Amino acid sequence: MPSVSSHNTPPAPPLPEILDSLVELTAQRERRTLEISLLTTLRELMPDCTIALYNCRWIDGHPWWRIQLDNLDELPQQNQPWTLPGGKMLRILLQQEAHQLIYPTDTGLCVPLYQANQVIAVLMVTPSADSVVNNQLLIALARIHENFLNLLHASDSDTLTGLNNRRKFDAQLFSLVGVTAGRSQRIPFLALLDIDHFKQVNDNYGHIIGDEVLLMLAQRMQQFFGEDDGLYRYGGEEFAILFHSASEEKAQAILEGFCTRIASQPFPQVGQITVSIGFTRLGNCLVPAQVIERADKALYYSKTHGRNQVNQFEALQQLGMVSEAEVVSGDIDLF
Ligand SMILES: Nc1nc2c(ncn2[C@@H]2O[C@H](COP(=O)(O)OP(=O)(O)OP(=O)(O)O)[C@@H](O)[C@H]2O)c(=O)[nH]1
Repeated sequence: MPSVSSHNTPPAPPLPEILDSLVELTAQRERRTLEISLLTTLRELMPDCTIALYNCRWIDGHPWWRIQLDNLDELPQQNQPWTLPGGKMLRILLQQEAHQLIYPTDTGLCVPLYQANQVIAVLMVTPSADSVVNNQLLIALARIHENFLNLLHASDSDTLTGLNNRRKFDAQLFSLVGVTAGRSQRIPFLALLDIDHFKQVNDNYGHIIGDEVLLMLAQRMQQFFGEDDGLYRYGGEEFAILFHSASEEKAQAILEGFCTRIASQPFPQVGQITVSIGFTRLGNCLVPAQVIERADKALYYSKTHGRNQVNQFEALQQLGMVSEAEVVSGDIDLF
């Protein structure tokens, strides 16, 4: 088993090599590419080691984990099942073990990465038979990765609700619109959701209770939608959902289910809250502004036809209830 002390530390790679790796690592702006860059760097600097990255998510105080990236000789793994770790790993994640930067395991070493004092990822390093790990280098790169993850999280999150913010939404929509053609059986959709008569909540109960409602709605969205669905605070009392579904009917049913759930579970102090939703499918030839405009028209229709309901742009269009804005020379003519 490798040592966690600094004895037998192998010589560090040349400084220019490390600096090049850091430049590469810190150029990333997406969590996934940041992770791939970290593992690529570690593999280059520690060629005798097998390195895996596990991500952690916390549900009701329990840490679930799943392998995120394996030895980079293989394709990065995505959407592996979440499992509950056991034994020593569970104690490390729950921070019941003495708080250390690096831990010996049965096969090698593990380095937990933290966000807001919770473990969010774990690097597992397994050296080959008689190789020695440069612990100092491993810890330093893990900490740089952790710092960047935290920066990324802060720049992508809405401070009130904790959902993704508008900046993240714009980036995600742009990348989704770009890759829809024939990649999956599941259809991508954008839904825009707006709280009904929210001004009355502020007027009747005050802005602080209004904020509380926004926070609780965001939590109910997180509980209802899947972990792979993108949830965003789009603006004031408006939210966006980027999700996939097998059909338009199923997408409608999912969103109606959420509408019903919100209307049927009163909010503390303010009672019943309802939401209106408009959604659209992400077509191959659409640009982000067109997609948003379609969802927004469907939302406006829901608002002006009784609220507390879900409408899809394409269905309304077929019925002649809404029409597309004209596209002039590649720009959207909104009026
Ligand atoms: N508490 C709180 N209120 C906000 C926030 N952002 C926007 N609002 C309020 O949201 C309200 C939106 O009001 P309107 O656009 O008139 O819409 P509405 O009352 O929800 O009515 P409909 O959308 O037509 O159903 C305004 O009173 C804003 O002040 C926020 O961050 N916190």
